[in-house]
Amino acid sequence: MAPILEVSAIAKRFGGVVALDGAGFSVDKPGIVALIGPNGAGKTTLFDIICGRQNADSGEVRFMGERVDGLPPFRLSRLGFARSFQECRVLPEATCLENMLFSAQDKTLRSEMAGIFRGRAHNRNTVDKARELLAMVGLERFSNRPASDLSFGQKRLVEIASTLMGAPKVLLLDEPASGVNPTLLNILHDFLLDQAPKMGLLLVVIEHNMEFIMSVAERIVVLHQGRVLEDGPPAAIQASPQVIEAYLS
Ligand SMILES: Nc1ncnc2c1ncn2[C@@H]1O[C@H](COP(=O)(O)OP(=O)(O)OP(=O)(O)O)[C@@H](O)[C@H]1O
Repeated sequence: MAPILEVSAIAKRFGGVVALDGAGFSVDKPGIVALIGPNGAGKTTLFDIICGRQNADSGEVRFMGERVDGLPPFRLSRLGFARSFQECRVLPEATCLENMLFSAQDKTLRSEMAGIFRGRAHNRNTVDKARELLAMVGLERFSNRPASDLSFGQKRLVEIASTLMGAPKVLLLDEPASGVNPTLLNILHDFLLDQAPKMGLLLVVIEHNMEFIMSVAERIVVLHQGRVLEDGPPAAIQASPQVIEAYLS
C-alpha cells in the first residue's frame, strides 16, 4: 500500500536563500512524527508546501500515492489535510464552541454552524463532538465564553482541538507547545497521544520544545539547512552526534 504521506526531494529558494534543498520523508502509517531542526532549517517552508500554501521549485508531495503538490489549500483540506500555525489563530469574539464549529469543513457542518448562530442546533452530533473535544482539553466550561477570556495556552488548546473537527487524515501542527504553560502542556501531551491513534491520524509536528516532542513523537525527522539530516526514533536522534552538532553550530 502507498505511504500516507510521501514528501520527496523538495527544493525551494527565496531569491538567493536556499530554504529547502532536496528535503523529503515518507510515512506509512498513522502516528506522531516530529519535524525538528535549528532556526531557519526550512521546517515551516516544508509545512507550507505540504499544505499548499507555497509551491515548491521542484520535488513531489504524495498523499496515499496521489500527487498533491501544487493543489490549492481548500482542495487539500477536502482530501483530509489540516494545519495549525505558529501564531495562534482563534477568533477572539467568538465563543470557544463557535471557534470549534468554524473549523468544521464540510457543508453539513457549515449549515449546523448557521443553525447555532440562529439559536438552534439541528445536528447534536456536531455540537456534541465540539463539546467532547473541548472537554478533552479541559475547556468545556468555557464553551459559551468568548475565546478572548482564555489564556494564550488555553486558546492554543482550543485551536488544536478545533483542527480535529473536520476529522483530518494528516494534521500539521506548527509549534503547538510554544507559549503553553507546563500544566496545559501535560493536557496537550495526553490529548495528542490519545487522539492520533483513535482517529487514525498522521500528526506531523514542528516543535522546539525537545522534552515535549521527544515524549510525544515516535519518530523524529531532523531538518538542517534545507535537508534531512537524520530520521529515526527519539533515542537515536538524541544520541546522534550530527544532530547535536547541527544544534550547536
Ligand atoms: N517568504 C520568505 N522570503 C524570504 N526568505 C524566506 C521566506 N520564508 C522563509 N525564508 C527563509 O528560508 C529559510 C527557512 O525558513 P523557515 O521559516 O522555513 O525555517 P524554520 O525551520 O521554520 O525556522 P524557525 O524554526 O525559526 O521557524 C530561512 O533562511 C528563512 O529566512
